[in-house]
Parts: sequence; structure tokens; C-alpha cells
Amino acid sequence: MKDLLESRKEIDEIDDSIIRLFEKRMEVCKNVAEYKLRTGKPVLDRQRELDKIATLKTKASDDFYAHGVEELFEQIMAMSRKMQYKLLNEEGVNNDIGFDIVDKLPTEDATVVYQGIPGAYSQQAATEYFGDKVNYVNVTTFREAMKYVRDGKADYAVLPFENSSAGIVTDVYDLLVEFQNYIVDTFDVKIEHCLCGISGATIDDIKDVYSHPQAFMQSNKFIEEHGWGKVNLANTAISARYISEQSDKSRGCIASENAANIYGLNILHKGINFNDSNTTQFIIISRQRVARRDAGLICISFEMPHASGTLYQMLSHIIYNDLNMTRIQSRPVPDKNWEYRFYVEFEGRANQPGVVNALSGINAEALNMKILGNY
Ligand SMILES: O=C(O)C(=O)C[C@]1(C(=O)O)C=C[C@@H](O)C=C1
Repeated sequence: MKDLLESRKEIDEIDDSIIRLFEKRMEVCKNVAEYKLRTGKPVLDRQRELDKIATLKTKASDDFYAHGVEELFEQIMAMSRKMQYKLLNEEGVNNDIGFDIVDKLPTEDATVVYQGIPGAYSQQAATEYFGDKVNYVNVTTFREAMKYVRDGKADYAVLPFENSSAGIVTDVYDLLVEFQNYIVDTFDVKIEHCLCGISGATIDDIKDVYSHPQAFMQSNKFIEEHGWGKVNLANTAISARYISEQSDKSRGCIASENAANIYGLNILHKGINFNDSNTTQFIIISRQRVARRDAGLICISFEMPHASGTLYQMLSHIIYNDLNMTRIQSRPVPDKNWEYRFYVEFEGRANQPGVVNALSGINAEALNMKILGNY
């Protein structure tokens, strides 16, 4: 049996050689980057990589080593690409991702659109964020709100993004990809749902409850304990208005205290959400590609070839550039069953070199990448 120390010494020597060869290879890749800079040829040449891996695998002495060679060279070439993106960005190729930096979002004479009617949580978020010096308009759907911003009928939209108990607002995620609008800020609103009924109704009178599906999800324990029927409506404030128009003590709704006050309803039970710290994060949307100077998060979406390891490859750009990922979500890609679009949020500012490197890499290697905002 060979002594452990002796084997380790041999390994150390081989590793030294690997490092020297790795660096030698990377130096040659710098010449390739120079060539690509001059000729405008893309860094990623997938066919070259596939051909190389296939050839290299034939040089391995068995299947086990062939698999290892494949993994090893995929990593080496990924490293080579990352170095090339960095070199190209340093030479000014694609290093401006086009955000205008502002000290503060301009709000003078601004029009702000939200979805729903007065009393909706979106209205609460909008008024808490923008105050009383802007004009407010309300629309029926998230899509209309996005269109208002796109068409210049509003400067900002305030849309719900994610709830701490019920998760993401999927329609809003989809619309962010469909429209050329940008997230410019986020704002958290603590949500305290109330069970409301018409004047004179008691909790024992209630048989059916009206509200938005998200509010049902956030209050499902309370509703299920009472065995009430659930009827979906467009949002919580519309449910409050609807109940106020019915003179039916058996119908209740889930809405905010604010909505109950606006529509003259009685609060039968306050705080029916199962999670006391129930919070909804709202996003502030603008059609301007602007970022606040103190912005610290970037959100992107991308799709990828449906193949093993591709998500890992995309995320490796974030990791390699020392960026801290703060969120990852996925949504089905329309018309492609079981394929997903990913949404990744990470810490950084639009023009920071590491961010530019990571975005260049993902942009080059994903099927399509979109920057949804720097906020
Ligand atoms: O040959 C190239 O075009 C390179 O950029 C070099 C290299 C490699 O490291 O081998 C890196 C990236 C390409 O996708 C293909 C190959």
C-alpha cells in the first residue's frame, strides 16, 4: 500500500501542472477575446463547445473518465466565457445597460394608476408611497394599469408583486415580461384582512364570503374553520362594495378596514389572515428606464434551452461575479408545456462591473433575457 503522504505529494504536483496548463489555456482565450472584440463574433460558440466535448470524451480511457472529462471541460469553457465577457466589458462592449440614474423619482404632477377601486390594498399602497401630491386613477385589471403606463396615460403604476403568505402575483410576473415597463421601486404594506358584513349582521349569520382569491388563500384557515362558501371577485374592495349593495346578512366579504369604512360595512372579525406578519410587496412601475441612485436590486427574467444544467449555468454568472441572489421564481412559458421562464433578483446596481459581466453572460447564453428593473 502506498503511503498517504506520498500519494498526496503526487497529487499536489499534478495539481500544480493543471494550474499551469489552465492558466496557459486562459491566456490563449484572452487572444480569442481580442479576436472576438475586433470581429464582433459572439463569445459563446455552442457548436465549437459541443464538438470539443465530443472529441475530448473519445480521448478518455473509459466511460467513467469520459463523463468526468465532459464535466471538467464544460466548467473550463464556462470559465473561459466568463473571462471573455469581462474583457469585452472592460473594452466598453455592452457595458452600458442603459439606465438613467436619478436621485429621486420625479413625482411632480405625476399620475399614478392602481388596479381596483378605492379601498383596495393597491390604493392603500399607492397613497402611502406617493402621498397626496399626485393624481390617482384606477382601472379594472393589472393589464390596463400596465397599458396606462406604456401609453403615457399614467407615469407610475402600483401593482402587487408578492404576498408573504400566498406567494407571487402570477399575472403581474407575466405582464412584466410582456410590457416594456420597469420596476423602479418596491413598497411593503402590512395586510390585515377583516371579515365584514352589512349593518346588523353577526358572524353567525354568514354563509358565503366574497373576496379575491389571494385574500382567501391568506385567510383560508379562518374561512375553512367556519365552513363558509367562497365566491371569487376581482378584488377585496369590489367585494366590500358588492356586499354593501346587497341587503343580505348571510353574505360577508374579506376586505381591509379602510374598505369597510368606505363602503359602510361592519367589521365582524379583524385580522383573519393566518399569518400575523402578512405583508404584500408592491412594485412601482414606470415606462422610463430609470434607476434611483440608492437602488440595490436588479430583477431579470430569462428562458433557457430545456436541457440538463442550463439553470445552473445561468446562475453561475451571478455566483461567479459575487452577486447575492435574493429571489428566484418561475412561470410557465406560454405554448411550451413544462418549460419555464425564470425570474431572478440579485443585489447590485445597473452599471456596476460585476453586474454588467453577469448580465452579459446571461444575455448571451439564455434564450432571451430581459432586465425588469433596478430598484
Ligand atoms: O473557440 C472559441 O471561440 C472560444 O471562445 C474558446 C472557447 C473555449 O474556451 O474553448 C470558449 C467559448 C466558446 O463558446 C468556445 C470555446
